[in-house]
Amino acid sequence: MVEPTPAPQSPAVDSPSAPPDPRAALSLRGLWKRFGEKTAVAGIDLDVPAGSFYGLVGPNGAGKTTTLSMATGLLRPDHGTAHVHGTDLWADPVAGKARLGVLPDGVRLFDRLTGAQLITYAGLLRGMDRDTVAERTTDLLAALDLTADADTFVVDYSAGMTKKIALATALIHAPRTLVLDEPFEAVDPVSAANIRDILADYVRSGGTVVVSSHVMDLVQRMCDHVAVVAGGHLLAAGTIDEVRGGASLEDRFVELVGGRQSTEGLAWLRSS
Ligand SMILES: Nc1ncnc2c1ncn2[C@@H]1O[C@H](COP(=O)(O)OP(=O)(O)OP(=O)(O)O)[C@@H](O)[C@H]1O
Repeated sequence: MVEPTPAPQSPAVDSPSAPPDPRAALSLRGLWKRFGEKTAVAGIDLDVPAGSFYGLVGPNGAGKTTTLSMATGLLRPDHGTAHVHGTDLWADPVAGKARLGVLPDGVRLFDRLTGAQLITYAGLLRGMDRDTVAERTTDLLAALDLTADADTFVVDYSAGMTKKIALATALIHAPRTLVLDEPFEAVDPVSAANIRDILADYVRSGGTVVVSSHVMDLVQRMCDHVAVVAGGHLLAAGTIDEVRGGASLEDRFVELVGGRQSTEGLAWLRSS
């Protein structure tokens, strides 16, 4: 049996990387993160073209959330850089973050605020004037079908409603680029369709969207570019057609990532 090659424990000092692309919405170079003995992200280089709808896919534990957290200023990389529209995010986080709207995975919200208060708070934090914030809060609540729950505390929201209110806080300042970690998880199909329309419209008007997702069919239909990560490495990246190479994205994903398990070991689960 061929043993998997052990992942390197630190980045090669002289690894040749192209310089960051200043025209890209996101340009990641040599991103690297370890948690103790675990290397979560092992040197990812990725350019997200401005104006693209970019999907990031990978199996559980692949390093998607860690990569997106480092790319958006939420988690400091051990090595590597993240440029947002030409700005080095970790060197100038205020300028970099001003261009980003982020829907993080699993980060706590101020859930003792109502939905309307939480969006308002996000807008004011971004330095927007009260009238614009009020107007956009109303628009966002309506677009995400949350108007009836505007005055409910976020702690009392369902998982899908929480996802939608977090998305609203990422949109309020009309950023140039949106980075959304699993935006459709727990969201009902009608709301998901509304969110897809909002995002498609945003890309048509020149915005850039990066979404992580496990749903290949959704990524294939919605995105124009995709990157596949596994084990902290980038396995493929490009337009959807380049990456899937004539197959479905799902088949190509399984081929790249491997790991289909036999169910023989669960014989005890069969009822007869
Ligand atoms: N704070 C942490 N401390 C220790 N290990 C971590 C931490 N965050 C992530 N990891 C580990 O790093 C690896 C990558 O995790 P990450 O959350 O980035 O994966 P993911 O691709 O987003 O997974 P999923 O699709 O399941 O959400 C996993 O093995 C995870 O256990």
